[in-house]
Amino acid sequence: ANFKRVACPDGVHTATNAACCVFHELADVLQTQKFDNQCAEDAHEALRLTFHDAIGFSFMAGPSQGTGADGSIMLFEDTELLDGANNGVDDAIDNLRPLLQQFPISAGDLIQFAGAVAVSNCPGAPRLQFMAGRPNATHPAALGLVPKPEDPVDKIFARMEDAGFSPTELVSLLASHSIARSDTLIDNRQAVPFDSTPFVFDTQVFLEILLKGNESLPAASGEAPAQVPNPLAAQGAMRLQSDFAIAHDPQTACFWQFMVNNPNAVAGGFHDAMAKLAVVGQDTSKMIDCSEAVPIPVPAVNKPATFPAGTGPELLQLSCNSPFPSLATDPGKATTIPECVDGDTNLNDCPS
Ligand code: HEM
Ligand SMILES: [Ca+2]
Ligand SMILES: [Ca+2]
Ligand SMILES: [Mn+2]
Repeated sequence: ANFKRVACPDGVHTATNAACCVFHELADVLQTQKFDNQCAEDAHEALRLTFHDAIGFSFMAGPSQGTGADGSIMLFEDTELLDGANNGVDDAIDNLRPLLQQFPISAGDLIQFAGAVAVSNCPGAPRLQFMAGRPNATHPAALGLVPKPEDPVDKIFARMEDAGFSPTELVSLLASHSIARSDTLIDNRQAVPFDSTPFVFDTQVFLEILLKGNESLPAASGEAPAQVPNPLAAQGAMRLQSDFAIAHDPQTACFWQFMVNNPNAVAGGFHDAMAKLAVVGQDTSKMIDCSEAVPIPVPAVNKPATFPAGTGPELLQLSCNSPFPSLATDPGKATTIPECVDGDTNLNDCPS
């Protein structure tokens, strides 16, 4: 083994490869100036951006349609944001773009590295791999390559397959929706959470999507017609139609169910699928492993999955007949979903 580390020009860091020095510096700047070391809104949006850049790739149509994790969504923002599936990713682009002036790196490297650093702030998340060396995109991705929540599930599976991902790898990637909130789908509402713990990378999203919803609530575009159960709806939660369909599709239902209360499978699957996502369309033989620059994640909360207060096993709607784990129910009449990472329940009071 080679234990020799090089001193970085900033006089602060050392690295196994001089090419990684810039990412050690960038990690510090991201954490102090962009994410505040938190698994909050800006971290969530940075993670989402990794997907929307990388998925602009098609084995069938070839590189003219996009070269994957190449920074195209930032470099050709005006074109790619014409695709409605990219609604809202401008926040992450605006937040990160100034760093291209500050660091000699490509847009693709910036996006994937920022996503990996962001995830390290989320309790329960794995430490993601980071490979450096994506060339800048020379053209935008074609419109229509990013899955939409209202797409039929077979169309979503086909789209993912065309970028190199199996249906179960997609399930692994959807652990991301455990730290996710929608700003665009419901009129006049922001930060509508997909699970009851939007600041914790846990298995709650896999459980909560299996709870029978209130079918009488009118659904927004892309929201599942069978919405979340009332105790979660009262807290303003929602579920994507695509997440609901994937949870119940014969190809994925058993794997989805297997994720419930299985944090190791969720974190391991997410780690591996994100490692693939981060290099879609890229020649990894020309890249340098700078994973060492990704911060070690904050410790997990280690709380088992629970039925949110006001729900329970009677609401389970299962499409796989493997045995379901026995889980406790949180005490109380209704759950409380924090709106800020510090636990505050008023979005206006969140630390900025
Ligand atoms: C079938 C595939 C997917 C669909 C249809 C989908 C759709 C969506 C939608 C509609 C939103 C809400 C955006 C908004 O209104 O602000 C969202 C949020 C999010 N998605 Fe996905 N998504 C998919 C896969 C993924 C994957 C693979 C990742 C992994 C990186 C991901 C990460 C996120 C994150 C982190 C958010 C939360 C952003 C925030 O809280 O601001 N999604 N997704
Ligand atoms: Ca791209
Ligand atoms: Ca969560
Ligand atoms: Mn958001």
